[in-house]
Amino acid sequence: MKICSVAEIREMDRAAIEEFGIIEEILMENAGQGACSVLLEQTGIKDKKFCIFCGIGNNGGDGLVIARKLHSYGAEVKVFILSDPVKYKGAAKTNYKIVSQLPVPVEVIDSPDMLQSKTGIKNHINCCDIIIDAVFGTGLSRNTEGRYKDIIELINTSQKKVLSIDIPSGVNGDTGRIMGNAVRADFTITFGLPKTGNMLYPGYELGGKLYVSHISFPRSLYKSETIKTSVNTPVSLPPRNSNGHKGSFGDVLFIAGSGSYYGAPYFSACGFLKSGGGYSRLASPRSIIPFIAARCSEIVFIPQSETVSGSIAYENKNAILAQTQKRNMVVLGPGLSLEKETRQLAQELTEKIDVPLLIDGDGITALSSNLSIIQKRIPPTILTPHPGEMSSITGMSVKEIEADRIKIVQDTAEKLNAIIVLKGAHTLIAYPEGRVYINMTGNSGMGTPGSGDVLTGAVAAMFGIGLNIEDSVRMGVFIHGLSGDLAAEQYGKDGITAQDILDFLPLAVKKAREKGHELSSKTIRSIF
Ligand SMILES: NC(=O)C1=CN([C@@H]2O[C@H](COP(=O)(O)OP(=O)(O)OC[C@H]3O[C@@H](n4cnc5c(N)ncnc54)[C@H](O)[C@@H]3O)[C@@H](O)[C@H]2O)[C@H](O)CC1
Ligand SMILES: [K+]
Repeated sequence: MKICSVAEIREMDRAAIEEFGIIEEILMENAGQGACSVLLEQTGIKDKKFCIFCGIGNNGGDGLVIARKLHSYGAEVKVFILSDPVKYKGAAKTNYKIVSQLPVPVEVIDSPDMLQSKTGIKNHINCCDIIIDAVFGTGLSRNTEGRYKDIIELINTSQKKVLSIDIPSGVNGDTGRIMGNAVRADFTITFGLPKTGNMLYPGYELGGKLYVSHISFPRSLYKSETIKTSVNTPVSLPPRNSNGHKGSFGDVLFIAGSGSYYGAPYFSACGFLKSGGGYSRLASPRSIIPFIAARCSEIVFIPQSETVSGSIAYENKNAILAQTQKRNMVVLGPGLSLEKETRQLAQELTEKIDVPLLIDGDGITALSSNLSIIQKRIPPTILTPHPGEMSSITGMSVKEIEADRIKIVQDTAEKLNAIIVLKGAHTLIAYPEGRVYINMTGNSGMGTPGSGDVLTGAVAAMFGIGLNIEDSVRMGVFIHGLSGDLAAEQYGKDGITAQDILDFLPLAVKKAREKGHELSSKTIRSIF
């Protein structure tokens, strides 16, 4: 499913109204209808008591439609409007007029300081079964303050079931960040398409279970090619060649490891084998190889001479390059160390390697000081930074990156002409031509040493078993997250190690083959 920005939903709205004549009242009616369908399914409506908090924009207008429909169905409804209703415009104004004529109590809270009415509101909240949060939607333009902040606080401390309309109030529709404070909902129904703010943390978590209603937008609008962001749904894997041998499932060279990092090369090269890859070759410092071999002797080892600190020496360059020419793909960087000589080697190898190249970890740090090497590469390049490494690539702080992940990863992929995997909760995969996928598999237990190294192997394996390079990257990210989810299902999220992620990879690939479609529809429920 596509995911849109606030600007994109506004454009869809405009097109629906102006080009198809689906007037604002119809869209708002459909939005209210969708919300009531969720309530019917999740909480029941008849004889239930609802408190509906409405802002002064169209999100509040949706709340007023819901008030009318719930009343009609037999619920007891109390509406709070958080500003002077004369400010309502268009369809929201129409719906305010209708609700004013119904036997539905409406209370206006328009003094900047709502302390006087706090007890009254609290009483209503205490007596209700369900709260509808229709305070702010995509029009949130500044931090919540005063009575808005107080109401959100009251909602969050109510211990009642909460349905947020479009997005939890206080969450930025583009970034998912909290502006001031934000509602924590049990369910959210979003309209047209999910917004990026519904899908990125913390907005995703605050929204609870996510429903989407296309509110009768024509398919051409919500499937438009101009919308570049999507959920990372699994692509189907090519059937495994039953007549195949190890060379049929990819032949990949990993250039990884140093005197301080024995795990990274192991998790990368072994992650490739456990995700279905064929030939895993590992160029590592000579002295650490016996230790890696003790954990995974299925890898083919290519021992390298070492620097004094135990990293791969520069003098290996030509021999490594000769190796890369015979491989389908190269992974460079896991645990390479930041030794100057090895960094120089990483830069010069990146210039010369003429097969698809995935650069991770210390490889990224080495290249960050000379990004033009990446820009000039002709064969595909994939970078898999965590936010700290993304900071080295972009020169921006981690805080700045976290505040606008989609835009920054999109711009960086375009600028570097590389596929970028920005790791984190809901990893992003961005392509040079502007597409971005939001990955929904994975969990907090996966923030553990070696997890990212396993990911490099999973991506390489997807390429090895026959996906094209673009699909390999997003499928590798999907499988890696799924494997972590399977590990969490078995052991809980606390204490998952990279070894656990590695161990569940074969099962993750099996599930993706057998149940790919089912897995992809898990995160967002479509509703009328
Ligand atoms: N296609 C659709 O998705 C449809 C969406 N609908 C709903 O409309 C809202 C967006 O409506 P909009 O009027 O643009 O914005 P809001 O209702 O979110 O609020 C704007 C309102 O609030 C003021 N404001 C903004 N920030 C603050 C703040 N921190 N404190 C106080 N006041 C603030 C701002 O000045 C405006 O007055 C969308 O989310 C959907 O729910 C349609 O109903 C159907 C089509
Ligand atoms: K809302």
